[in-house]
Amino acid sequence: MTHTAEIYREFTFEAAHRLPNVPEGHKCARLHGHSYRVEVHVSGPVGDGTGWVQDFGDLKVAFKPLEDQLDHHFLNEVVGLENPTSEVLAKWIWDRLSVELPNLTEVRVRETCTSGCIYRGE
Ligand SMILES: Nc1nc2c(c(=O)[nH]1)N=C([C@H](O)[C@H](O)COP(=O)(O)OP(=O)(O)OP(=O)(O)O)CN2
Ligand SMILES: [Zn+2]
Repeated sequence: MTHTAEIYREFTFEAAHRLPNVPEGHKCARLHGHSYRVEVHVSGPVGDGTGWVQDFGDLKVAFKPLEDQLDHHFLNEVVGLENPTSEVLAKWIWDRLSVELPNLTEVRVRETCTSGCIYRGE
């Protein structure tokens, strides 16, 4: 009997940003950078023949144009990321990936080892 599963792939990129709307004196108003980690999750039925939901390689192909726009860039200069919080970035990624990955269920953005955001398209 067919079962469903959720697969994911992790991507990393380095980028600089500053947060323009934080209160005066907030450290994140200053230019700084992160080693971002992004998880892309896709759910669906596990194919009888393939034994997979979708090729992990499809996720890599879908993310590549986004990585090209983000990696080693100043995020504030990217259209749509003028206020590049984790929350804004997660939705920015979702909006672009969901076109290529219709079964996208979750985008996780980790800004530091301890802080990040999960966006599920709502
Ligand atoms: N809800 C959000 N809060 C903050 C965001 C964000 O995107 N969404 N971003 C930042 C900054 O970008 C900051 O660089 C990361 O925050 P923080 O976890 O405070 O970083 P630190 O590693 O410096 O944490 P410390 O524990 O203070 O060392 C801020 N907030
Ligand atoms: Zn930051």
